Amino acid sequence: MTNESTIGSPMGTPPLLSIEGMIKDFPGNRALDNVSLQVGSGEVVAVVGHNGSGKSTLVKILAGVYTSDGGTVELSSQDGFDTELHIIHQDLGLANELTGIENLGITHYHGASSFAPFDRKKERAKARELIGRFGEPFDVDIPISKLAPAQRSIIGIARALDGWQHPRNVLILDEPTEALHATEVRVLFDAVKKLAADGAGVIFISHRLDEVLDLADRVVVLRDGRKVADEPRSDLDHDRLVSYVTGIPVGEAEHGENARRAGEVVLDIKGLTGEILEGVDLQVRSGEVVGVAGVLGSGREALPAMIYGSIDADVESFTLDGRPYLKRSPRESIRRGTAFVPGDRAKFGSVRPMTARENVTLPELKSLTGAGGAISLKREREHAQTLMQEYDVKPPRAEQVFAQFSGGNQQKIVFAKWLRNRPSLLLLEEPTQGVDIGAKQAIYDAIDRAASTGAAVLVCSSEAKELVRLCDRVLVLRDGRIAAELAGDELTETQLVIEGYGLKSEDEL
Ligand SMILES: Nc1ncnc2c1ncn2[C@@H]1O[C@H](COP(=O)(O)OP(=O)(O)OP(=O)(O)O)[C@@H](O)[C@H]1O
Repeated sequence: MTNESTIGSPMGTPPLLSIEGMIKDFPGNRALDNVSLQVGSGEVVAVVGHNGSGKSTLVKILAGVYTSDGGTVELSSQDGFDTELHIIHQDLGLANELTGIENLGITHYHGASSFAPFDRKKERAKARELIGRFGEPFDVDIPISKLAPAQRSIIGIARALDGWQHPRNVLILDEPTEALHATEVRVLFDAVKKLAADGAGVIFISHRLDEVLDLADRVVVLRDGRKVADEPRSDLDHDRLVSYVTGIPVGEAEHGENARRAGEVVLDIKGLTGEILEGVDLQVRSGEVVGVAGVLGSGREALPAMIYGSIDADVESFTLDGRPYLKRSPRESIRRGTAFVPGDRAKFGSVRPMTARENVTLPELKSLTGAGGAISLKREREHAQTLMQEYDVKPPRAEQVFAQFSGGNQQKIVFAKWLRNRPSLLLLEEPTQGVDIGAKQAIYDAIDRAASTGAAVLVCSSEAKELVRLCDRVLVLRDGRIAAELAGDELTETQLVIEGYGLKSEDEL
């Protein structure tokens, strides 16, 4: 399927970056198998592939994090300029305990020497200018662990674009848009297109095929460590790209009508107030999937954590399964049958040094203990193995250490872990962030199953398409309040965007 004739640099110049025959072996697993890839000046090359197809491994080799087991990497050196690689990693490579200003490295402009004291005002102004390219400025003086994932992403992107001196450098974006809202994505893409127009080469790694088709000039597809396609964007459409990624022709749409019936009220909140939220009323019934939409800063990000009890909030009343629940805490929420799958799953949803088996079975040890309270290893293994298959975790090795799975596969494991518990209330934040299309379907199916077996599900997501696919109704937050509730024929992607931004009609989109 590889179309070698299309590879190369536009304008007949040598590529800025040339990777030849790249090989990377992990014990028992070849993550990259003879992968070659060129990026020319002015070109945006997207690299796509399933979770575990080798995308991050390729980036880590380019970044010098891993040494390859074969192959070469060459950067151009022309007219006295040595092309540099600038990389925005999946996890953005940020230091969570440092502030936005410190992460942006701004102290080096304004008084990093003992003779020039820090000028906080200038630092702050510079930081706000950098992040201002991506929308509303936010607090740059607090540790970035306190920021929303989207805001942390903005810091990472702003940092990579700052200090960009030479037009013919190569920028590598490793799934940068996962935590960004559509508006920020647009700003980022405009910045990337401008860099390319000025002569940069760009490698863009993403699971979002629509974005790939929007941004890329050429698309390289990896499957199980091998390059299976390398084609100009003009030769591709969505379906063709999906079939390269999955290896199977995809005809069926992802939409599935749910024959669910809403039952008793499980979650009933009145007057939820805290952070940006002001007096939000919310009800979710058993068997119902309720979505929460809203642009960055609308209050959407904090809502599930407030319900779960990991962020403080005031309420007028709060009942769970018909009983008042005022002193909330994560421990008590779990005890009362609530599961929360956070957006930042790798950080909050897992124990990284443990195996996948230990992670998936962690919340359910009680049902796996045999006579005398000992954990039955055999049962735990069988159980974990079934879950790994059910959620299409690759490789399906229950004994592999969690941290050694690719990002998307880690998310499938965390998901499997929480849904396994049969929660009565399931709180989900960006449930398919960073997950490939195959796994996305597996997660959607699991959410449908959870609801049809009686769970009340609340899904907070920045993806309008996802909310339309999953939800019975969607609450749209704007400036901390519920601006609209959409259901039935009104629940469309366009309507979600109109309500999210407070626009009057489709013409204003
Ligand atoms: N440190 C490691 N030790 C062992 N195996 C690893 C390690 N890092 C990655 N792998 C394996 O290499 C393969 C490629 O993983 P990689 O992270 O490059 O995939 P990816 O395409 O970036 O996936 P995702 O989209 O989920 O991030 C996977 O099978 C993964 O389990």
